[in-house]
Amino acid sequence: MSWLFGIRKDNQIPPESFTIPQVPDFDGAGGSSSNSGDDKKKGKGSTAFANFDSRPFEIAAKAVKELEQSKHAKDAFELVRLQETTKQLEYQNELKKIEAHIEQNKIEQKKIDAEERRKTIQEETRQHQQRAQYQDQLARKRYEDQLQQQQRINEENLRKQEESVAKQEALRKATIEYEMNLRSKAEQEKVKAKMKARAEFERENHDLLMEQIRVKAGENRKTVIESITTAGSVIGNGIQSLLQDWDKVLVAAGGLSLLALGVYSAKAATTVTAKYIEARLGKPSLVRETSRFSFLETVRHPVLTIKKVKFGSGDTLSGVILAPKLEERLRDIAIATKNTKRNRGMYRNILMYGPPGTGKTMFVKISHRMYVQFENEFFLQKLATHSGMDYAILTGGDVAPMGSEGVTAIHKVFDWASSSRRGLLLFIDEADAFLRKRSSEYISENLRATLNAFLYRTGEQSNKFMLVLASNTPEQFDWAVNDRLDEMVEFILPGLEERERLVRLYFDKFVLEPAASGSRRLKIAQFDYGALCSQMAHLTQGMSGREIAKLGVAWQAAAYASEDGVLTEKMVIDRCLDAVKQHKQKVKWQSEQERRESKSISFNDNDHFKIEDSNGDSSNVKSDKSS
Ligand SMILES: Nc1ncnc2c1ncn2[C@@H]1O[C@H](COP(=O)(O)OP(=O)(O)OP(=O)(O)O)[C@@H](O)[C@H]1O
Repeated sequence: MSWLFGIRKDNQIPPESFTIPQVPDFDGAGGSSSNSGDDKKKGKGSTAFANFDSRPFEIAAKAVKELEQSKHAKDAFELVRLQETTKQLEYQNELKKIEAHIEQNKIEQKKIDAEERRKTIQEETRQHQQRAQYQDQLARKRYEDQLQQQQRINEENLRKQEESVAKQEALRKATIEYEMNLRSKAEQEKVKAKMKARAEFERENHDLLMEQIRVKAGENRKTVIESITTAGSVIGNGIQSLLQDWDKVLVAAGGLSLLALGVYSAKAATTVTAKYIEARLGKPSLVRETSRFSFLETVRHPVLTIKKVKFGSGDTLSGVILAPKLEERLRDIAIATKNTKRNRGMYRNILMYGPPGTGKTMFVKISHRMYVQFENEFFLQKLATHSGMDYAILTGGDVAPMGSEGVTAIHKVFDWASSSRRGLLLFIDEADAFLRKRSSEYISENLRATLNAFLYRTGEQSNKFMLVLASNTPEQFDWAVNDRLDEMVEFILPGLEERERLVRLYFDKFVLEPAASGSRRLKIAQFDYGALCSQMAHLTQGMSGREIAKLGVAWQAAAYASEDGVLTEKMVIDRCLDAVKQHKQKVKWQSEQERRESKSISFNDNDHFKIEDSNGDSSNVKSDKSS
C-alpha cells in the first residue's frame, strides 16, 4: 500500500509496472489517446490479447484485496478518485486552452479577413474613384467638344448671317443709289424745264419788265430827293431862327449844360450815397459778430435779430468767473469807458492777454451787458438802459488769408466803426495772427500792408471806437501796435476759489439744470454735490476755464452714455480725474520754450493778480488803483 502514498520499497512492485488501464480517448486530444492510437496501428492484423500479460491484473487484484482489507482503503480510493478527477480537470483545462487557442485563431482569422475585406473595399473605392474621374474627364471632354462644336456652328451661323446682312446692305445701297439717281435725274429735268419756261417768259416779256424797273427806280429817287430837301429846309430854318434870336441860343446852351450837370451829379450822388449806406448799414465781412443793429442784417435774418434784441446774445455768456481783483480792474475800466462815452472823450485801447481759455473773449462778449450791470450798481436806474456801447468781434486769423484785399477790408471795418453813434468796442481776438512784427520774415507783403493800414487807422485816439485786442502771445506784436495800447490786462488761470465757482457753474449748467428740467434723459444719484465740487476744485489745479467747461460737458455725456441715464458720484469723479490726466499730458507736450514763456502767466493759487501798464511797469492792483 505504501507505493500508493509515494513510499517506495525495493521489495515492492515498481509503480511503473502498475498501470491502470485508461479509458480510450476517442477525441484524440490527450497523449494517451495518441498512444492508444499507436497501439491500434501496431495491433493491426494481430489479435488484441495475443501477448496479453495478466500479471498486472493479478497484482491489481491482490492490491485491491489488500486495499479492501486495509483500514485506509476508503481513503486510498478517495485519493485515486480525486487524482482521476484532477487529471480529468487538467484534461478539461487543456481542452479549454486549446478551444481558446482555436477561438483566438478564429478571431485572428476574422481580423485578417476584415483587413483583407477593408483592403479590397479600399481598392474597389480607389478603382471606383479612378473610374469616376475618368468618366468625369470623358464627360468634360465630351462637353468641351460639344461646346467647341456648338461654337463652330455659332460662328458659322454668324458668318452666314453677316454675309446675308452684307448682301442685303449692298442690295439696299444699290437700290438707294439707283433711286437717288432717278430722283436727281427727275429733279434736273424739272429744273431744266422751269428754267426753260422762265427764260421763255422773260424773253417774251422783256420790254415790259424793263419798263417796270425803270418806273420803280424813278419813284424811289424822287422820294429820297424830296426827304432831303424837306429836312434841309427844316434844320436850316431852325438854325437860322436860332441864330437870329440870341436869347434862344443862350437858353439852348444852358439847357444842355444843365442836362450834363444833372447826369454827372446824379451819378456822383448815387456813388456817395451807396458808400454811405454801405458804411452805415452793411456789416463788414471781417466782423464776425456784433451787437450793433444793422438794417441789412435785419432784412437778411429778421428772426435772429428779433431774438437778439429780445433775449440778448447766446446763453454761453450767462456768467464769467474772474478773480475778484481782475473783476475789479475790469469794472474800473468799464466805468472809465462809460464816463469817456458820456463826456465824449477819447477811448483807450486795451490788450487782454493770458493763457487760452481764461475768458478773454467771453468777457468782451458780455461786457456791454456788464456796463448795464455796473451802472445799476453804481449809477442807479436812471442811467441803466441803453447806455452801453456796441461791440464787434473780429478774428485776427480772418485777416491774413485775405491777401491784397486785407487793406480794403481793414479800412471798411474802421469806416463802419467810425459811423457808430453809440460808440463801438472793436474786439480783435487772436490779434497776433496779423499784428505781428513787420520785421518778421514770416510776414507776407500783403499782411504787412494790412498791418500798415491798421496802424494808420489807429494812429490817433478815437472817440468813435475802442480797440480791445486779445492774444495768447502778445510778445509777437509789432512794436507800433504795443505803442497804441493804453491798458494791458492779464487774464490768469483760475485760482482755487474761482475754480470752485467754475466747477459749480458748469455742474449747474450741464447737470443740475437738464436734470431739473426733466425733459432730458438725465438723472442724478444722491450725493453731496457741494462737497464734491469743492473736492474737484482742488483736483483741477492748473486747468483753464475752458477745460472746466469741457469737464461739465463730459459729466453730461457720461450720464447720457450710461444705461439708466443716472450720473453717480463715481462717474463725476472719474471724469474729473480723466480731465486732470489729460491736462497733465497737454502740459507735458508743451515745449520747453512755451513753458518758459508761459511761466510769466502761470498762476499760483496764492499769487496776486498783476497789472502792467503800457510802460511795461508792473504793479499789483491795489497800488495801481491808488495811483
Ligand atoms: N473765467 C471764465 N468764467 C467762465 N467760463 C469761462 C471762463 N474762462 C473760460 N471759460 C469757458 O471757456 C470758454 C472759452 O473761453 P474764451 O473764449 O473766453 O477763452 P479765451 O481766453 O478767449 O481763449 P483763447 O485765447 O483760446 O481765445 C468759454 O465759452 C467758457 O465756457
